Amino acid sequence: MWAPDPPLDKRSPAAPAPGAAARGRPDGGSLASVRAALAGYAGEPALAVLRRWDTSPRGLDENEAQDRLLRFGEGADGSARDGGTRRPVRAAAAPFVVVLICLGLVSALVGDARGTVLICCLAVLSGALRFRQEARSDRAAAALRTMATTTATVLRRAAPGADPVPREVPAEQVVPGDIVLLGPGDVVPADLRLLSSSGLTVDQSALTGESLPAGKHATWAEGPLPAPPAGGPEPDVFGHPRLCLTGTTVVAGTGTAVAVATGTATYVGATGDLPARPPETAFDRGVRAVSWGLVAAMLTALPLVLAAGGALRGDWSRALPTAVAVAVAVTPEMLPLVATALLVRGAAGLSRRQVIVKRLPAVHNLGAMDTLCVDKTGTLTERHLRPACHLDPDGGADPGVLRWARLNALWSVELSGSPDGDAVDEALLRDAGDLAGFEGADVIPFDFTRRRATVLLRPDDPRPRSRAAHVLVTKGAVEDVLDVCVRVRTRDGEVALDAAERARLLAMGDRWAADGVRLLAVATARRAAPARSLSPADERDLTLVGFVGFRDRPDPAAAAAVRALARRGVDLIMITGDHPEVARRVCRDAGLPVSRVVLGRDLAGLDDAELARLAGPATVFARVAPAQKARVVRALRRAGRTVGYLGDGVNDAPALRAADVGVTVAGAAGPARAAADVILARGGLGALEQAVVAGRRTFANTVKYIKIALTSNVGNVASILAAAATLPFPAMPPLQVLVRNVCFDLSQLALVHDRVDESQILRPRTFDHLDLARFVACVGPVGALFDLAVFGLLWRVPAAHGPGGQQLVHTGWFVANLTAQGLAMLLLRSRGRGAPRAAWPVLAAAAAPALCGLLLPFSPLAATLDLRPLPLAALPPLAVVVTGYLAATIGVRALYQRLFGRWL
Ligand SMILES: Nc1ncnc2c1ncn2[C@@H]1O[C@H](COP(=O)(O)OP(=O)(O)OP(=O)(O)O)[C@@H](O)[C@H]1O
Ligand SMILES: [Mg+2]
Repeated sequence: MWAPDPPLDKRSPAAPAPGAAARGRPDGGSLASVRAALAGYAGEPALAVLRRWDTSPRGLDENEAQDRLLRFGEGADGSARDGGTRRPVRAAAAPFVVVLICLGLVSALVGDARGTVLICCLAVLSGALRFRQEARSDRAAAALRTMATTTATVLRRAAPGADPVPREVPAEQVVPGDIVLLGPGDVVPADLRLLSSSGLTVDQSALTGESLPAGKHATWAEGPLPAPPAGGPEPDVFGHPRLCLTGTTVVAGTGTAVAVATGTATYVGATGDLPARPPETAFDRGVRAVSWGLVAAMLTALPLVLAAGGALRGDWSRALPTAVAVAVAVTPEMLPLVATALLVRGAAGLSRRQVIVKRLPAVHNLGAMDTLCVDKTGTLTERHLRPACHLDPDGGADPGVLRWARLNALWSVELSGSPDGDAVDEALLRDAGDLAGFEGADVIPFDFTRRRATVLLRPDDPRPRSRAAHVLVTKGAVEDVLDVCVRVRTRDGEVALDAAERARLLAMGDRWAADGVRLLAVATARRAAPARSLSPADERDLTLVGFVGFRDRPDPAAAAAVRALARRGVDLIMITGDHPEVARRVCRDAGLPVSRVVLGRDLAGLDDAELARLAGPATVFARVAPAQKARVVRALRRAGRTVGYLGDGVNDAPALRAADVGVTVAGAAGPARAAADVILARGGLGALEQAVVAGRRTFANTVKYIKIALTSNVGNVASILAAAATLPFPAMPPLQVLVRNVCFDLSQLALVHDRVDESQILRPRTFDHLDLARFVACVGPVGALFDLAVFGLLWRVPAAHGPGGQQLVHTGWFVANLTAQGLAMLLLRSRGRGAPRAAWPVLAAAAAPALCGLLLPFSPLAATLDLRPLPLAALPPLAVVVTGYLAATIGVRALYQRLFGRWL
């Protein structure tokens, strides 16, 4: 329906030239200009906006849309909460780049041109590698995301003269001038100016933090206005009823709107919040702490090396390359790359099991999660409500009540579009039969804060419409409907709803709830034909006519999944908007212990610390509003827990966003899908347990890699320092150290295929710095001692071989070090007896560094790397030393486990 526009409203701010910020500025405008432009669009008559964008209510034709896509660029998928794939890379990369830059400066200052060039090459090389990996992982993440992509419905015409047809397009392909059709669950794909609407309610919490959905109206006359848009320099674009902004989601109702800005030209684009950055994960923090720890170690070692070599011996030409070699040795250049590869592999494995990961770091968070908050319907129950009873206020069966409830459901759905198939309304309308006699005139859609849905019905009456009395019908949670009632229709006639009557009715609701029946109250009132749209203020002076009750069977798989998660160390906490007794009953059926039930209204008096203390594993939160669900999650996170949230409703979206990892199911409401990090395409809690295991496996392999890489690097630093102190010529050239690191770390990529010990995935784990430091401190020196043994062996070579002897010593170290550490990986990767055997890619990867070491001196790169083929006679003694090193590693591993009771 096309609503003619009223004249320009006096309250709206004077329209600046709206196109200035949004049009022709695909690179985004300043926030103030975007805001002003939006306010301008909102204030202008619809026809003027359409003309400005050279479009009409019939939409764009396909060619024009393509042209505009090229001109303005792709918009943004409002559901993407990404930025995550690059973060693990950045977290680790930044400190190392800083170090390389510092080293380059030092080299330049002391006039070492070769060193400066070399370091610049290292920086460029590591940058290029990182760039490549970022691009790859972003592509992988995007491919995973397409499985959960959001779409938008636009009116398009095949040719300029053709009729418009609604077409579903990927959200990012909406262009300025497109006519967008909005319905419940849709994620708003662009900044839109409404043209017409019916009962449209939009959840803006993702952007404003405001938990209450906002009503949106195309025309000023429609419905009561929320606060008028503030004039002056900062118009309130979110509060404006005619504007729907990118990234918000439609909770209820329908609308038609014209897109006025897309992509970076949108409001969120201009704030730089697109996509919104999720909170940093514990793992990111861990990797960054390790990285800076290494930097600190390096910065301590560097002056010492320079002081020792340069100041004491006065030999700066040797001290500087040694210092650079130390810096290179300690830097795990490939850490960002391997860590991301592990995440990509974990996410890909999950997608084969129908678990879609929208944000890569969520894989680790799944594994680290120690507390899982769940809603009730569709998580612990089947989400298939069955009518259980229909009662008058005295408790007797009354089909009349059922009919009112059904009329309410029918017209709620018809007029507002039920939020993603509301389970209550679905249940009421199943086998509803003939509901003739009334026609819906208006609706106040259900929301989770009022917990009521109201419709205004007009009788199908031959009398002139204006005179026929209308009926207001409200259904909802018992206490919330009683709040707006003044009378009760009993068998003996209508009585006033006093305190005693209220207590009696609430007790009735409690009794049914204890039996697992969710009771909804139904109330009606006669009203004159309305002169204006309904508002929540009209929900008053009603008469309670009875109750309808529903049962939802417990999900048969839930109890087993609850037990499995408990075995894996995940505490479950139910947070529901439903009745406390229904919640208690469902918990009992699912085998969840309940020691206390906390009500939403009691949360206001608690601070976060008290709330977190209350939220133990046997606590149930009932009658909580959407914002309160999120508050419980945040309080738990602040108390140091890693919190997951599993829910499927519009009302779960704020909590899904607040959690470390938000999980939803395929059939969930649009806003829930948009807010979640992980979507379970099949199965509920059971599938989540599988995902938790997969997350822990990825985490375990990542920690394994970090331990192995650091152990090897720290060992190498020690040996380079020892070599510098003892050898009569320069220790290893920095370039060789770099190539060694790259060869070794690339082989470690095979760890993505490694099997994991059950003991490592039994409990949730987070990054443990102390454990890492202890491991590196105990195992690293073994490598250093081995290197010293190699130097001991090669001690006399330079004298025997003249000037080429130095190269032989370096090559000997290069080959032996790569061989030994490659093979040692097989020992370090497991705790030994009883642990799962290495998969074949891991076995191959263990041999790969040795092969590199042996072959590189024969390759064309040998000259650049300063490597020389080793004489055959050198190999047996080196093999003996390598064997000795492996034996020592086995010994240290056994001792370490005896001392500390664990290995990885
Ligand atoms: N369509 C509806 N019309 C009227 N009232 C409703 C409707 N849907 C739900 N309610 C009321 O609102 C209350 C809260 O809704 P609901 O139980 O779905 O919340 P929730 O937090 O999503 O719960 P769950 O944990 O079961 O998913 C319900 O107990 C019911 O009383
Ligand atoms: Mg729900």
